[in-house]
Amino acid sequence: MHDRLHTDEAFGPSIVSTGHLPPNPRVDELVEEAWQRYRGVGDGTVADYIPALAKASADWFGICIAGVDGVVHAIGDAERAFSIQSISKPFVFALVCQALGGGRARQSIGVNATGLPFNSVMAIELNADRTMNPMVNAGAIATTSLAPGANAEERWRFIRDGLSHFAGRELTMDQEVYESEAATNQRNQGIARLLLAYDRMYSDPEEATDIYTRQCALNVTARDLAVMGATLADGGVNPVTKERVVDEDRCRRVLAVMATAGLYEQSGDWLYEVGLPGKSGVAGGLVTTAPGKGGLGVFSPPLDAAGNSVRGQLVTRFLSERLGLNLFASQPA
Ligand SMILES: NC(=O)CC[C@H](N)C(=O)O
Repeated sequence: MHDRLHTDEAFGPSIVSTGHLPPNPRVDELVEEAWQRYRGVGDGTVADYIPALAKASADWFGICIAGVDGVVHAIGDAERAFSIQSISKPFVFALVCQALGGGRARQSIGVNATGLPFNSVMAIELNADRTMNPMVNAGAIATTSLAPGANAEERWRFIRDGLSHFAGRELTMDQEVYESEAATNQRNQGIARLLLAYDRMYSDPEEATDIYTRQCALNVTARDLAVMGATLADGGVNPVTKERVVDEDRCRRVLAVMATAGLYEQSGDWLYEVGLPGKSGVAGGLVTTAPGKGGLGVFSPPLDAAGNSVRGQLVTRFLSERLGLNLFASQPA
């Protein structure tokens, strides 16, 4: 976790919101304040283990909040496309829970934290559940292997269409990012094979890894992430399109696993500072959900050592504080 998140910082009073997010002009002001406050932060490194991601500019920076009332507040590069990467994980888990039932999804994957990096092989070896959690690669590839469909094409369509419903628009894949990761993802292929050996892989491992790599290469914007996060906040109804994507009880399970492992081995620090379920991706996206209130999407490519966006974390902590969103704060009824 970025050092600055370990130090106390004065944010000013919070707008304690008990129902929906507070009136729009205040949220716009705070989004702008967050952007100004952190745009000069130069720490972190753009991911390059997937070669195509290294082309991103360290300066790209966008923030977007979507309320459960469907009102959207955005600033900076909020409409710039980037690959969703690991932020696909909670949404694919939601879709698989919806299709199979939360009980079966939990039994097949597990919901405990690994405390280890997202692509850890040790986590598989050390834990009897093997897959551990849908927020790390092992659990995510196993989740993808549970997607319904008669063949790979149908399973891929199930995932792409489902994620598109969360975003409220048709998402398309970044072919260059997909090919770049497909050529370099031997570690994920190894994880999938290892899970097969432990009976925790539910389709052909090569196929599951390929579909997982495709889902990670879907292009989104900070605005899409905010709407996707707001759909989880709104009990599964997309607040912009008004379409129900998944049932309410699936959302609360998804938010629980995000809280447990959404920022990998830094999830404890994150919950301590921000008090909300979040999920990061190596392209620099970060989604956060304030249940019953809304979703926040931040995009800024430089990452800390765990692979989480540095500015994304700083912005989210600031807005969680100022908007009074921390789930663990006692709020007036
Ligand atoms: N943390 C991430 O965003 C990782 C996603 C990436 N596609 C991988 O599997 O390595």
